[in-house]
Amino acid sequence: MAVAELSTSCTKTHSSQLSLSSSSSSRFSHHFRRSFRPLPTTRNPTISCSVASDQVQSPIPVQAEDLKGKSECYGVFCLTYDLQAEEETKSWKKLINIAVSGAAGMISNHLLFKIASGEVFGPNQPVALKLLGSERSIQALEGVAMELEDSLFPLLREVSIGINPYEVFQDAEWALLIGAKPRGPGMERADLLDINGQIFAEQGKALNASASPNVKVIVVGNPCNTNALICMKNAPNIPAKNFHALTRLDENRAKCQLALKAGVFYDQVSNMTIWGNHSTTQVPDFLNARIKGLPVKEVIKDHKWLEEEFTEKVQKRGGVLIKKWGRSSAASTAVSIVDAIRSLITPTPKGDWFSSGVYTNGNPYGIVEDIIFSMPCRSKGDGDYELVKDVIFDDYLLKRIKKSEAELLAEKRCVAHLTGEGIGFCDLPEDTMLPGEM
Ligand SMILES: NC(=O)C1=CN([C@@H]2O[C@H](COP(=O)(O)OP(=O)(O)OC[C@H]3O[C@@H](n4cnc5c(N)ncnc54)[C@H](OP(=O)(O)O)[C@@H]3O)[C@@H](O)[C@H]2O)C=CC1
Ligand SMILES: O=C([O-])CC(=O)C(=O)O
Repeated sequence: MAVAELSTSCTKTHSSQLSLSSSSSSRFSHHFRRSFRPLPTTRNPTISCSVASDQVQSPIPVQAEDLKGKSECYGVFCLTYDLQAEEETKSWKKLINIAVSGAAGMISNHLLFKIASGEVFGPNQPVALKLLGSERSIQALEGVAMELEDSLFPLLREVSIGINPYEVFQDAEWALLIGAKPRGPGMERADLLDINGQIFAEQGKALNASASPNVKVIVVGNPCNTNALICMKNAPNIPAKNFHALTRLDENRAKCQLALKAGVFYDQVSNMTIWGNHSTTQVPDFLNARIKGLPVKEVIKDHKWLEEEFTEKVQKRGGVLIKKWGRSSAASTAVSIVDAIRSLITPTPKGDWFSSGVYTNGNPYGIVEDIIFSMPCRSKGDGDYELVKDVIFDDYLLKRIKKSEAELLAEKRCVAHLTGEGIGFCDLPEDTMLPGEM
């Protein structure tokens, strides 16, 4: 394969400056376009750069004003190899922009390489990765970008890094919001909601101002349902339907446990809904789920196990894993983000559905409006989804759903100051926990 050999390094000189040096040599004939483009660190940064190359002189100071709002490659940062198109590239679709926050974190470290490889959006879909970090993580983010370069993914056309969401989210068609502060020892959940809520309020505003108007947003950073609500409320120009909170990992965990109990491979489990919050009140729905096309309750006769052990196992799986690993699920979370995206861009298999935390307005289940609640969805593969109508409820399921609903309403009251709905007041139920907390 023909490649562009490129090495780049940035050093932050002070909080609002970034100095970049790159070396580039083209030993091979290049046939794809590749750029590594650091984004400004503030709204008005100054960037000085030097590029060691036969063609480009250094250093070249670049004024931030010149960079503002530009989405194309800029000057030496582009390091663009505009080469003869291969036959293969003729069948490629238009480049899509994918923004990822918390891009130097553990989940992203798995996810980015899946996206860049073509596993997520397909083998004909070139991608531009726009990576959001912070002053804390900018060095690590450069490391991520370097590893992406060294992976020589043909479909990866651009990588840009930055700490300003208004810049990084420019023209994003997908925003995968992963970065969030983890809950530390002794930290109240209300504090976590406030700290992370502020991050997501800011990012909502930035998406509203900069992203593609039909951007699809998947919020992963916890508490993801309420973070997604905050983000959505701060982005009034983006359709509310486009905001998702990731509950696909919970769905996958539930499928695995049902398969294990039934003694079948997990691909035999379908129609798995997670209702509610990505927390320990989430409801893995064994009433509507199917194993080999049959209702779960017909296959697994131990209904006490379903109501008690199974449900709790799924709710607390994240916590058990943290105890084993010493950190939260990263690889399986990345896989579930891939699943969540693919479920939106490929038609849902006939009769099946998938779970996602989406806006409740207009839902057919009687769930209170104006929250982000995990529900069963189907997609035609166009990035959009419809809620599934043909589901049944019993008293057990309704009671559990109500509990998760009450929890999300309490979380919503807690962040009213971040959604533009008054003063935040926290009266969270005592047992409100993330899956990772036990
Ligand atoms: N919905 C789901 O199913 C799951 C959700 N999660 C959640 O995903 C999130 C990311 O997990 P993971 O990648 O493993 O975490 P990491 O700790 O590896 O990375 C998190 C990133 O969040 C960013 N961050 C933003 N604000 C802060 C802050 N105030 N303090 C510290 N870091 C901050 C950091 O990046 P930077 O400095 O660049 O901003 C950091 O790189 C967490 O909130 C986790 O709870 C995890 C598993 C499953
Ligand atoms: O609580 C966490 O950070 C981990 C988490 O969400 C999960 O494993 O489902």
